[in-house]
Amino acid sequence: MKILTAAQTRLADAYTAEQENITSLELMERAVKAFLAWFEDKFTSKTGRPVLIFCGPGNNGGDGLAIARLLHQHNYNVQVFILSTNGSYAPDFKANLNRLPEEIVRKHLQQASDFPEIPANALVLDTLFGTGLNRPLSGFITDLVQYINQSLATVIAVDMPTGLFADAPNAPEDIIIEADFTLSFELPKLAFLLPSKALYVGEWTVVPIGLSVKFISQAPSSYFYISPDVAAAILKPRPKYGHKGSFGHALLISGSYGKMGATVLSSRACLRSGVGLLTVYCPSAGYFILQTAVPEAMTVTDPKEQYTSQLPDISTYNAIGIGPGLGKASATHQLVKQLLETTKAPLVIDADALNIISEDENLKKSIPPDSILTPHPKEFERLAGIAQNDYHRLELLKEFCQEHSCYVVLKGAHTCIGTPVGTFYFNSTGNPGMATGGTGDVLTGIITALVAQHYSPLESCIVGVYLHGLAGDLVKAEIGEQALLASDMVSYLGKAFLEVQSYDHKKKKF
Ligand SMILES: NC(=O)C1=CN([C@@H]2O[C@H](COP(=O)(O)OP(=O)(O)OC[C@H]3O[C@@H](n4cnc5c(N)ncnc54)[C@H](O)[C@@H]3O)[C@@H](O)[C@H]2O)[C@@H](O)CC1
Ligand SMILES: [K+]
Repeated sequence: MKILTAAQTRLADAYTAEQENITSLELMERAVKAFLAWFEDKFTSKTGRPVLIFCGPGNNGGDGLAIARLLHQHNYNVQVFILSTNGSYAPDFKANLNRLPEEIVRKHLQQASDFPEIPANALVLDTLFGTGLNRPLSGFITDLVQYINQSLATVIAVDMPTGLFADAPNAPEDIIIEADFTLSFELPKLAFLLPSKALYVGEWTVVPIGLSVKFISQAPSSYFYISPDVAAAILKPRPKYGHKGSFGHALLISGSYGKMGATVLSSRACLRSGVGLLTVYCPSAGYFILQTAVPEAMTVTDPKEQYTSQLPDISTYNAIGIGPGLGKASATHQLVKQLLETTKAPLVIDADALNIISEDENLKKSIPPDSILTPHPKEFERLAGIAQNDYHRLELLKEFCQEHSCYVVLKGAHTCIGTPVGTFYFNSTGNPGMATGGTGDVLTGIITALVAQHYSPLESCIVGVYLHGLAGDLVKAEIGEQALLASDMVSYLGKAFLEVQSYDHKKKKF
């Protein structure tokens, strides 16, 4: 799924209306009906909760007025509050104000003393500003936004939380609606996918409103959201006459004393992701652990007991994963250096292997092209520098991937894949239960297995992060977030594969 800018979204709206020969007011009605279906599903009118709708002067406010009319028809107790501004009101705002049934209580807000009492059980709809925001909020509007934020009510932002830019940085001091839910139209906005914006966006959902598929497919964008169809289209069936040689031989260089668990998790995930053969290279202390815990893997040990010190023969592998639990012994540093300088097999580089590379500029320069790096934000900071904000982090990600011709899987709530051509892919699966030790090792195993099976680096990253998050979501559905373990995710990888493979492209659902 492509992510468009606010400006492109406006053009998509206009193009769609023109192509379908409908007015913008009719398109607004379509959007509002899509909102209503979501809203009624979540908050039935039977709860009797008052719905307070705060409307700005533009089309976002127009949405609010149309929503007020429809909710009133559906027996909700609706009150409308209209922002008084010096500027004019949008034509579709005026049209919807004219259509607002007389029985609906409405009030103009000019100053703080006009603000209504917001009951704790109220549902507040934020339709003050949407994608038309072109400067930070100021003056009286910030008082209103702070007043709403301080209330105990459930806040639902329509299209965008007011004050948040869809695709540009906000200043730290900007006042922004802190929504519990955001219901947005057609496509997610870039801001929804950035960690520091979660406070404002809350739980977000996108509903289709039938914007032109042609416009969206032709619109230039560097940002993509990994929807299920994308992962499903990449995953290939295993050919009937395939044998273990057809599915690649992976090498995993991993483990140090006290961290052999990382090797076990990574190896199991690799084997559960369809690799034909797996060899693990670990310190000699890991021999019995690996042979017992992962009998499907072949184990080759380093002469050193507690850490790896010598690069083994790497001539026969289709992919090499390195890093989980590796430690940073100076001999291991040499091993990493030798690997980077001599490998012909594609690399997946994680954890301490990344930390070792971060500490040596020459190593950074010798990252082979098309390698996949899987840092968490702190590891990425060590590699590429400190980001001033989420947008700056994306810039650093782009620069790093272009400079080193590599793919970086920046792990987080919406894991972001950076590519050598400057595109970004944000993951849609996963949950906070996965913020626990070992889940990164699982990801390294999955991606290494996919690369070994001859998926391209980008395909391996996209399907890898999607399956990883999906396995986490399947575990969450069984046992919740708190008890989720990385090893549970390995157990659910099979179901995650099945779910992706069962995607029905026609019906667009699993
Ligand atoms: N155009 C369409 O066909 C559709 C638009 N939709 C809605 O329309 C919204 C966009 O509407 P608009 O483009 O009218 O923009 P908004 O309603 O977001 O903002 C209205 C106007 O407020 C002014 N403004 C911007 N920042 C301000 C600030 N900080 N303080 C005070 N005034 C400010 C600008 O002049 C802006 O055009 C979307 O977010 C969505 O909710 C939906 O109804 C779907 C269809
Ligand atoms: K809004």
